[in-house]
Amino acid sequence: MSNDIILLTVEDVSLSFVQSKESVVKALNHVSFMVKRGEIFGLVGESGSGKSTMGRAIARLVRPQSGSIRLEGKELTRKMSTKERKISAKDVQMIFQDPMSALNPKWTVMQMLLEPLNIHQNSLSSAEKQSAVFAMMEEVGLNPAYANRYVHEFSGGQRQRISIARALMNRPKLLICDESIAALDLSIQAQIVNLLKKLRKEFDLSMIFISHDLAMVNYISDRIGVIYKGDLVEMGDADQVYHHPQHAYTKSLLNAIPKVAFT
Ligand SMILES: Nc1ncnc2c1ncn2[C@@H]1O[C@H](COP(=O)(O)OP(=O)(O)OP(=O)(O)O)[C@@H](O)[C@H]1O
Repeated sequence: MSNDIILLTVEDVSLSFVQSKESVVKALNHVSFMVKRGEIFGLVGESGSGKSTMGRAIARLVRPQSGSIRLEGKELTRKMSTKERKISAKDVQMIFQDPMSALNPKWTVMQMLLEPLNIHQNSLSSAEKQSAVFAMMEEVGLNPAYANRYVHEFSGGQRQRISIARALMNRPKLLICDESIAALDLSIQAQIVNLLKKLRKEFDLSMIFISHDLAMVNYISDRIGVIYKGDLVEMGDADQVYHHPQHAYTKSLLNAIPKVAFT
């Protein structure tokens, strides 16, 4: 980690989904944590614990009923003008389990990676944008010669590399990875996680790595937060949480996950 500057502050965030008059799901319950610049913060919990909702709230895809989410001191939960929204969308990017959800099957890789530049980098010439795309393809381990291929021509791991490249085109400050490797084979998972670690260093990027897999979260993260039924029940340095869990829920997560590849 490059320094101790705080990038993201999540303070006392609560968020409920009203499903019907009788049914309200409390997805987040007074959650607080912070992420430093250049840090990878792992958010772990079983399905339905509220991890994705936390990530989506930071990416401004859902709005908490109460609490504060600040990026470099700027409140993200407040109403924003179109211009402010555009800037905030550039700073926080999110990648998902299924890269196809964010990738247009009718576009080539070049078109997909040019789009973020066309939105945010109007001062660049076409040639500069194209060379930025080639450079980013190399960064994420894709052969630039494949720039004119379509997404369906790539494997699952390569598609996730494309979505990482797209997310990084405008140099965000924070990348939220929501179960981004869960659907991949174990060996490919390792490649993508190692790529994320490399990119974090090269781009001085902060990340929130969301996963149900505590072993994987420990492998990639500097610190870990454990979330259970919307409550952040434990938080600490990755090794501390992984090797000396304090909360019964963390211990049960640890027991439930086969610890083969990433210990
Ligand atoms: N848009 C929504 N409308 C209603 N309820 C929702 C919505 N999104 C999430 N929930 C509910 O909020 C709770 C937390 O869901 P969330 O997706 O954040 O959990 P998760 O830990 O990310 O689980 P998973 O890994 O299965 O996505 C769950 O009970 C879920 O059913």
